[in-house]
Amino acid sequence: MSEARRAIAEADRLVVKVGSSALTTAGDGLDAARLDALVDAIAERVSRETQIVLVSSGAIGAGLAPLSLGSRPRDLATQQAAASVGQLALAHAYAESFGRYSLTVGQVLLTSDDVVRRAHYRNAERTFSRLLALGAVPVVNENDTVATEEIRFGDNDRLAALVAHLIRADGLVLLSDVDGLYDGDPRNGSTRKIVEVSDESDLDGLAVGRSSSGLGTGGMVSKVAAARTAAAAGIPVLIAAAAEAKDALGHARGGTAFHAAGSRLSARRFWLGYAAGSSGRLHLDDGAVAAVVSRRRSLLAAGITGVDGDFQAGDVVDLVDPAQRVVARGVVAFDVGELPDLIGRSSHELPDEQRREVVHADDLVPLRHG
Ligand SMILES: Nc1ncnc2c1ncn2[C@@H]1O[C@H](COP(=O)(O)OP(=O)(O)O)[C@@H](O)[C@H]1O
Ligand SMILES: N[C@@H](CCC(=O)OP(=O)(O)O)C(=O)O
Repeated sequence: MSEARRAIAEADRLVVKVGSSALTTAGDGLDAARLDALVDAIAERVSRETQIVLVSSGAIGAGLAPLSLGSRPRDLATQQAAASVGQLALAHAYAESFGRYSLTVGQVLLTSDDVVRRAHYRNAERTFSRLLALGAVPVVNENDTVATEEIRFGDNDRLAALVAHLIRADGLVLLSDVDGLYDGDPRNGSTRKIVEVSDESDLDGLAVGRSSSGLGTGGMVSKVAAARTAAAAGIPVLIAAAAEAKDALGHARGGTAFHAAGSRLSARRFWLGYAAGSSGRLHLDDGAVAAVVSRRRSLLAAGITGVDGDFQAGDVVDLVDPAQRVVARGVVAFDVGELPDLIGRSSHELPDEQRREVVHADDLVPLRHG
């Protein structure tokens, strides 16, 4: 058994995410039997003293049938109406189902602001800790009814990865209608399942696509992105079929395991690299990329070739290489309006008051390419 699987099998704290396609069908809405089977697997794990936070999609899917909507609506207002009806059904179904085991659920509906803004992030962390300490199972979803297009997470895979770090989980399990990551979309004939992803090179050349059910949002693309985020932050991930939740949660069997890369990032560095919204971009030359990414140095004005966005000193910005890839993120020390006069110039050419790093090494998180 790989180290990642062992960590998940023995975890004290897990985030389990289940997708719409595993819980709902377009015609009939919520599938109570499948929800019960998932809860059975979670309850079994809780009985082994594992604390579990469940991130559940399915509000929109569960709201379709009661509103006589045939398929997943495309416009945001109807999606929100469906989510409003469906979330209630979903929460009720979980309360009933966990009630069979005398387990209490608590509903946590998050907007992106709750994790993107650092003060809110800490607040959410306190809520989860208290719920878990009281023995409840937090059931999380995006607060779809109030989220607008601009501020939506859009997919719960990313939300689950952020929550996993937020609560300092030992592992993340993403349950879907497919039993893992394949080297191509399994709908397109012969494809091979990837059993272990121990580093980024295991993902080279894979064709990862969108949802097949018409109910899911991000498809395998968002699951792989979320798995990479969690793994980069030191959290192992298992992508598996909801139908095999018992094996996945009980023994970390089946599916695709993503190994944790390195040690766990601090809350601040994780927030900076993966959770915070970006207010702009700094374009770096090759020398600056090497200094910042490989040598972990501060970013100086001399290595910046261009700037875009609308940011102020203290905001988070993306650092971009000449091929337009985001190679790092960091807190910028100047307002956007100050930078055009400084960039490309070395420190000794600058007036004293501007002779400081544009992004200090302590405020900078290098990212892996993908
Ligand atoms: N390389 C791949 N490996 C596995 N599944 C893939 C791949 N590419 C696309 N998919 C599709 O992604 C779907 C899962 O995504 P989605 O429907 O969004 O699930 P969920 O609702 O659980 O989030 C699968 O049903 C599958 O058809
Ligand atoms: N918040 C939405 C789910 C969004 C989402 O990510 O869906 P999925 O791809 O099925 O995990 C809902 O509850 O319908």
